[in-house]
Amino acid sequence: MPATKVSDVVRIEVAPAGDRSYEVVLGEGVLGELDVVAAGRTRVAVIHPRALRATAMTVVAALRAQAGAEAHAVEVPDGEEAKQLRVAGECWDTLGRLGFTRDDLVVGLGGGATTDLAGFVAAGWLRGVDVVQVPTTVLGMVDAAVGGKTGIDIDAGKNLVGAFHQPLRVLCDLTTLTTLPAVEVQAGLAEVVKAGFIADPRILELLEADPTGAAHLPELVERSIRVKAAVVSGDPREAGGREILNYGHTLAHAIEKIENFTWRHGAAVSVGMVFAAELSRRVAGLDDTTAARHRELLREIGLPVEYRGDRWPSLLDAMRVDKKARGRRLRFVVLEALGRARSFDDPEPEHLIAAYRAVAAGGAPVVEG
Ligand SMILES: NC(=O)c1ccc[n+]([C@@H]2O[C@H](COP(=O)([O-])OP(=O)(O)OC[C@H]3O[C@@H](n4cnc5c(N)ncnc54)[C@H](O)[C@@H]3O)[C@@H](O)[C@H]2O)c1
Ligand SMILES: O=C(O)C(=O)C[C@@H](O)[C@H](O)[C@H](O)COP(=O)(O)O
Ligand SMILES: [Zn+2]
Repeated sequence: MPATKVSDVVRIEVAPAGDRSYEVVLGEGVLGELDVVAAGRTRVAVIHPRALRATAMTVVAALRAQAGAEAHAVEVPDGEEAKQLRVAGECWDTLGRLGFTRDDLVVGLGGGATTDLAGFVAAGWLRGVDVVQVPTTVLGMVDAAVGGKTGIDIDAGKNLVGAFHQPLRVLCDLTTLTTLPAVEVQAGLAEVVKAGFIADPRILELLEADPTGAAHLPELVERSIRVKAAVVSGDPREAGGREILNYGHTLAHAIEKIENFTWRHGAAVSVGMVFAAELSRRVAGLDDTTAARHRELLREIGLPVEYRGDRWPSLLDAMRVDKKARGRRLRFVVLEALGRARSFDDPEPEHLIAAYRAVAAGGAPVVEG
């Protein structure tokens, strides 16, 4: 990982094998580039959450004035509420009313939930129209908006319906983060920590020096994007290597499902990584110090590192519909060492239970059967 410091604007190339490459642009004010990307489009739909209504209005006005497009704001619910089939359906109805054609453009302006939804809407409309992602949360910038995974939640589980649909460009404007509540910054830092453990340990040092992330935010965001860009370039459709980005996510998605998607994704990933680290210690030879470093750092950041002990049986059920599972086999991402992640199939039940004990609040996990 290069020791570059973010100067003004950083451009990171994502080159997915078998697909066109695109840039992730990071810096202050880069949202202005949207007018250039949208030039020549007849219609642009800016999908945004309520919280970003004012920003969306400004963006739409600029697209009309600078890009000469028929631009429209399409408001969706805040956060995870937007990742529903009903909301996607409403967006498609809107595109229908606007007469959206194959060379029109969707823009996803918001956090990861919005960019996941907007990407899915773009992937489905006329079997695929262009999408530009404009993430406005730390999590969206470092992870969700990059790499073309799009989707929605259903009752059966998190992100179970979706498509791979790479964006045309990703514009990460750091000035949009000024309105982001601290708790959302913390949630985003969970994915930053993930990038640190799986690929770039310098990230961990920067966060240990300042667990708020504030002192090094541009560098943390840049480093995390570089990790994601490298991984998805090598394996855009998760045929293998991309699975490492799911570190901590098998348990995290199960928690999110059980909590009816009311937990922040980053908070669930935090618990999931403490669990995955303990599993890694038991089945993949991860050293004790690196395993313990997960809990210490995540706690310092202010993220949760525990979940209900009595929920183990339902968590286990939920993990069986994880996308990495094959047949009756569960699959987890584990660390062999700092910066060395891989998949691991079918851990012995006693290892899973022991790993869950590391995060189970209120004592030992309840085990059925
Ligand atoms: N596709 C992927 O590769 C990928 C990767 C990681 C996470 N995700 C998904 O991302 C989602 C989580 O994203 P998130 O953490 O960004 O949360 P989010 O999208 O739910 O946003 C959190 C809250 O902040 C608000 N918000 C967004 N930007 C704001 C701003 N600048 N100022 C004030 N409020 C703002 C939102 O409206 C929402 O209420 C989850 O659904 C997760 O599954 C996807
Ligand atoms: O991009 C990926 O690949 C990831 O796994 C990134 C994760 O942080 C993200 O939460 C993703 O949406 C999870 O994907 P899923 O396929 O497990 O739903
Ligand atoms: Zn995630």
